[in-house]
Amino acid sequence: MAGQTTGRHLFLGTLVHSKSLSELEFLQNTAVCVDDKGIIVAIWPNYDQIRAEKSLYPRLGWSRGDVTVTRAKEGEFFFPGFIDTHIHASQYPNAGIFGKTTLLDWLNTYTFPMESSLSSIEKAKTVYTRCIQRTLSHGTTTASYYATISVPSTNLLADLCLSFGQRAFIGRCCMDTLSPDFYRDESPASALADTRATISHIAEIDPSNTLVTPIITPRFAPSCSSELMHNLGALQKETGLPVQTHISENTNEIKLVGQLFPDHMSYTHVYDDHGLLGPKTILAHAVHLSDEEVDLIKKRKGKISHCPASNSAITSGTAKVRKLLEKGIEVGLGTDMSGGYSPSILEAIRQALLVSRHVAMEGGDECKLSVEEALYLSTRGGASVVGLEQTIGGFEVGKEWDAQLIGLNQVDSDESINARPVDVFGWESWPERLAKWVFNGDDRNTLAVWVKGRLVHEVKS
Ligand SMILES: Nc1nc2[nH]cnc2c(=O)[nH]1
Ligand SMILES: [Zn+2]
Repeated sequence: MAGQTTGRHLFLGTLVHSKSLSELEFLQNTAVCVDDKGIIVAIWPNYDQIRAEKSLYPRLGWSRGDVTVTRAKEGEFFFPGFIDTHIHASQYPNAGIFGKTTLLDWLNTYTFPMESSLSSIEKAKTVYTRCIQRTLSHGTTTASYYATISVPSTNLLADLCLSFGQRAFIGRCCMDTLSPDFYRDESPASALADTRATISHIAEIDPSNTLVTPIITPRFAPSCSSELMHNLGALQKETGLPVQTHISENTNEIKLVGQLFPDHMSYTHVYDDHGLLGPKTILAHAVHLSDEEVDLIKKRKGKISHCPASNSAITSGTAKVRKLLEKGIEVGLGTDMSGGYSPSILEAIRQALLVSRHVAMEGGDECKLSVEEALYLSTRGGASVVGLEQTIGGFEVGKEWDAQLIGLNQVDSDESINARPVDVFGWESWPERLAKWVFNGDDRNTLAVWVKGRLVHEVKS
């Protein structure tokens, strides 16, 4: 439950996190003290357990018996938890199922029927439980979720995130137009009332949003009437809550927006003109934005979720991430499962790296992202996108301990070859080990995961 005490922790060993967009920092033989609220209260390089117990515990008023000690073994390292800035929990059963579709037929063929079926609370419980367990096992400590239009099942997603301990933004999906009869909001007023119902539910279960926060979620402009978007814009102003939606993902979608909203200058202006574009807005995809739209997003301090696996899978296009970063727009990574086929942010990192190389084939070498940059996007970048840059994304005193313990396969160890991918021979530098993890690793390398100091996933050895 929210605010649940997690006990005091001492973490020992190597820590890796982003120092800047282009630079990783490697902190070796480091001691990290995390208090019972999950907050980092001390970080000391060159400390072993005995030294920590002798000199750190007295300063913190801790005694040995109260502290859980976790040690990263030789070659293992702690890394900040991944932040998935755009994921549809309600589409998890469809991960990998998309055939040759593109966005608009994909929605009708696979997505709306699946989401609609989660009005069954039993089915929603099965799907959401598995989605949370699966994403935690891949190191996702924070997720910005789309649920469905159903209030009870959206509220259940919030309950489950809280009980499994995943930090989450929970969006009841709003869609009152151009959607199938079996899956649409009855009216702009009912969509607003239902959104408020989820906001109230979350205020009851986690009043200070220690873990779970509501997020206003107009599905995308084509499935929202102008009245609904005005209502949601006003709701954002009233509550100060974040907003998430999709933008400029697919060329047919953009044409449709032009036909549906002829009085607005662009897709981005549609959201802006309805009060939905601001510093707390997460825009997923942003594949085909014009320069004017990029400028407007920058001016409004809007954030972008880059979803490379999805953009390739449902053939949407290649987002120009370097251009967004050069403009100074905050960018994070999203799986966009199940437009994206995988619940793993490590896979999103890989795909971001590969897609940037495709962009570079036309746009020049400067379009390529480095491993360091993609890792930044998955942690500190994501934290800025969800407005938690003071709380998560890296290891500093005052931040919360959202972390994963990563283990690679030391070839001279007794580990079975099947236990973990990524063979380390011992001569690799730390940056090389990180690159090997990024390109060849998976959830078998994610040995343990903590959110706010609470152990939320562990590989049993
Ligand atoms: N990728 C993706 N794009 C969308 N646009 C509107 N709805 C969706 C969705 O569920 N997934
Ligand atoms: Zn999406």
